[in-house]
Amino acid sequence: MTVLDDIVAGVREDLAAREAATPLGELKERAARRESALQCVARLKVADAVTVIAEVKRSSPSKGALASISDPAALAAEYEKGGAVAISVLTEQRRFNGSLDDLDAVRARVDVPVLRKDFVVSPYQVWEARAHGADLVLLIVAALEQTVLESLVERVHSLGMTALVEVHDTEEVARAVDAGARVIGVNARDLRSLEVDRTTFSRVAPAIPSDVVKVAESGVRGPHDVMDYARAGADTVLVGEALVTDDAPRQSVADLVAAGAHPSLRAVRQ
Ligand SMILES: O=P(O)(O)OC[C@@H](O)[C@@H](O)c1c[nH]c2ccccc12
Repeated sequence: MTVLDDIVAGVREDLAAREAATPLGELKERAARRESALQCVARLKVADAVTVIAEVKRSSPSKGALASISDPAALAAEYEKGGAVAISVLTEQRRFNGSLDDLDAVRARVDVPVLRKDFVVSPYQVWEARAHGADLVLLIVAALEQTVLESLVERVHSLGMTALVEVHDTEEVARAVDAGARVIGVNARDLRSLEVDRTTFSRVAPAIPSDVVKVAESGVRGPHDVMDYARAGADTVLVGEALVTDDAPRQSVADLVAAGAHPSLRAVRQ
C-alpha cells in the first residue's frame, strides 16, 4: 500500500461521515446560493510572467507539523497582498490538518480564486467544494480510475469551476488531457513515496499541450526555484511549505512574484 492509497482510504472514511451528516441535496442548495466561481485560466496564465499560487498548509505526511496557522484567512490575506493570483487551501484532515472551515475562512477574506486541495474521489466532494466557495478543485490522476477522472473533470467544469489535474509522469499527462483538463499540475513530489524530484517538471511538461496551463507544484524553496520552473516552461508555481514556515509570508510571496516576472525570463517565455 502506497502513502497515497493510505491517505485516500482515510479520506473515504471521513467522506462517508460527512455524507451521512449532510445530504447531497442540501449541498446542492448551498452551492446554488454561492456567487459563481471565478474564471481562473486567464488569471493563472498571464503574458510575460510566471504567477504564484500560495498554499495554506499546516502539516504534511512528509514533514509532519509545519505551522499552526491559527488564522488561515489572515495568512491568505497576506498572500493576496504579496501578489498571489490564487490561494490553495488543504482541506484534508488526517495528514494535512486542514478542513472545510479553513476553506470557508479563506474564501470569505480574499478576492482571488481559491483552490480546494484535497484527495477528491467522488462528485460529493466537488459539490462540497462549490458549496464552500471554491473556484478550483484539485484532481489527482494517480488516485483515480480514468472513467472516474473524466466524470469528475466534467463535474468540476459543469459547476463553473476549473479542475487542476495533477500528474507525475507523461502517461498521466495523456490521461489528464483525455479527461479534458485545461490546467495541469506537475507535482515534483511523488505521492506514492513522498520523494521530491525538482527535475520532474522539466521532464513531464513537454508532453502538455500548449493550450493547457502548466502548473509546477512542490519543492519551491525561493525565487531561484521559481526562475528554474519558469525556464522549464511553467505558467504558474504552487508553493506551500516555504511560505507557511516563513515569518514574512507577504514579502516572500512578493519576492517569488518578482522572480516570476524577471525580465531575463522574457526571452525564454516567448
Ligand atoms: O509545500 P510545497 O513543497 O511547496 O508543495 C506545495 C504543493 O505542491 C503540495 O502541497 C501538493 C501538491 N500536490 C498535492 C496533493 C495533495 C496534497 C498536497 C499537495
